[in-house]
Amino acid sequence: MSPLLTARDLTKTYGVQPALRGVDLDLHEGEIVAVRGRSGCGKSTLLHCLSGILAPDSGEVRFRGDRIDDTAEPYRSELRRTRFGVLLQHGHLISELTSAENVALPLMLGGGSRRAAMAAAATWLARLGVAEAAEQVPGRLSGGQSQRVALARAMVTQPVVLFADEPTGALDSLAGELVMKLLSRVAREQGTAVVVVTHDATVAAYADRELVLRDGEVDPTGLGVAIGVPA
Ligand SMILES: Nc1ncnc2c1ncn2[C@@H]1O[C@H](COP(=O)(O)OP(=O)(O)OP(=O)(O)O)[C@@H](O)[C@H]1O
Repeated sequence: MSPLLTARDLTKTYGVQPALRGVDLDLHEGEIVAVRGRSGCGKSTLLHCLSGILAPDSGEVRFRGDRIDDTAEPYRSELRRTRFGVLLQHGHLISELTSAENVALPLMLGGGSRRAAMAAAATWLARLGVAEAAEQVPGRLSGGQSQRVALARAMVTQPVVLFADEPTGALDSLAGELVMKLLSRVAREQGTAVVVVTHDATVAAYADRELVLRDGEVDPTGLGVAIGVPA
């Protein structure tokens, strides 16, 4: 089976600071890949290049065989709205909207009716065990509830790829583990491929495999995450 998403020889430099140096990745349908490595090794930069948020300086990113890195931003935004889902460390829910409205929003932005979008939101909130949060605004939710609502919002469009950047980084270990458990369960049920950036070995344990970065390069030894190994 050909990969869903491929990256070839990606490089990205901020000013004089190289963040990615020749990174390759193949992501297959339904696969969960954890991107690990020490702080500053280029994990978020890779996620941003793969999801089309950022254009690499060189190399290419393909989705279902078609290049996306050299397409115009409106095309990449559309791709993120329809095919990709994004989950960040703090969820970034809209504070003025209820949880249900937050989850319904991507469907309404895609032209769906409010009624259908709110029904889908209710289903997803229940599926992630936060039905009771539906009418609450984000300020009234715990960190773990917020992340589950944010996960519902990322999954409501049934993305082909979910990009998650430290999705449990702001949570205690129990809440973090629950979010990861739910994320991997719903991704597997939907056949969604996941790229998850994490420092945390417990989070990485939910992945099928790890990609370890070290100073912007793929570390074939995987030692770039080991304690005591100089970066
Ligand atoms: N917008 C930017 N401008 C300048 N330098 C940047 C920018 N974003 C990232 N960098 C630098 O690029 C390198 C890689 O950053 P990146 O955020 O991708 O690493 P990371 O592995 O995700 O780090 P962390 O685990 O701390 O989030 C770092 O040296 C960082 O300081």
